[in-house]
Amino acid sequence: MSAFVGKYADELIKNAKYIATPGKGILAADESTGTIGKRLSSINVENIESNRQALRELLFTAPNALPYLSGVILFEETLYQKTADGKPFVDVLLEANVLPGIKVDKGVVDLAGTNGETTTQGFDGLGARCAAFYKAGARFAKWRAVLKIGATEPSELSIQQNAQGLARYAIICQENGLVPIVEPEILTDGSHDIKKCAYASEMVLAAVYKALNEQHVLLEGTLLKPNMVTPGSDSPKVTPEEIAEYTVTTLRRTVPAAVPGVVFLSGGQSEEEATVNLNAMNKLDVLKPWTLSFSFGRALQASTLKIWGGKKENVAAAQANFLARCKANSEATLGKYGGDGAGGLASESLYVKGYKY
Ligand SMILES: O=P(O)(O)OC[C@H]1O[C@](O)(COP(=O)(O)O)[C@@H](O)[C@@H]1O
Repeated sequence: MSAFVGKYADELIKNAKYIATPGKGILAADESTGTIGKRLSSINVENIESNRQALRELLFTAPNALPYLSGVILFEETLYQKTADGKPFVDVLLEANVLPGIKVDKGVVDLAGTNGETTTQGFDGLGARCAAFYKAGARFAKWRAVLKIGATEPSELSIQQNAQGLARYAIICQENGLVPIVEPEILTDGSHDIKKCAYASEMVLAAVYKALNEQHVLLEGTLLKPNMVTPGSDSPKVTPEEIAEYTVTTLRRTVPAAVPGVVFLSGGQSEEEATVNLNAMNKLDVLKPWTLSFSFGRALQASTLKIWGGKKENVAAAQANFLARCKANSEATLGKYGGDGAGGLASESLYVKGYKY
């Protein structure tokens, strides 16, 4: 099985490695218009372009926060937006050595004949869209596949369809100069124990890497965005050490050493939980050939969003809070987080049962 080596190979390898720099991680600010609408409505702010722009400007211009980030994932609208002073967001990020990324999937649709399992859409014109996004400054992409745990789920059909889809997306990105973030998210909904999540995660990741190999994806120029291995949301919680042990074991069994970085999604964990779990993984004394970092959406934004509340006078306080979360997660990528960001808003659960994005 040989990897595809197109004209962008060296650049893909360089950018993937840079994104995986220890001490840095990704801010996932790529909520589609519908998803960001839910976040904005939670603070009674209307889902209109100017409010979406204001939230993203708050995040991207937060003083001293960008050095803790190597990438920001954007939604298409945001890729072309500017600060209130007229500076393109892409330039704000690039000047701070933060690579702009772009969500290229178009959400999920039901897989017929399954118990609510899904596959991800967005292949129409994907190559041309990737080329245009590269021109606009994007250097990496994201595509989210969603799987679930149930009595008979994830089904073989859903595992295969989502693995093939992620691999097809990944190679199209690489042909067009974008580092693909491969995101097979297994939802936390359910009353299963951590062992069942580990088993499902192992099956899914093994299928994903088989498909990536088969489609000649250059693994050195990719990143993985998985769920952490945890008990279901209706089950008793376990310690961060247990989560770390199960998650790292699962990754060691399935993710090739050629992959430079694993950037976790937060999946409804509280901000503090996500940080502490990441920290515990990086403290584990076993061989980890990849960087373990973050690509959090909710766990980097939830408390900041609340503090902001859509009001200009709260921007500075919200930005200071965002900086604190970025710094805490940066420390967690090094296994050096001391827990000083705990308490208050950061400990509030972000889980919503049966949440539809
Ligand atoms: O449904 P959408 O709009 O694609 O959003 C899904 C969100 O989930 C993520 O993939 C992961 O986010 P969380 O860290 O909040 O789980 C984000 O990158 C993205 O914003």
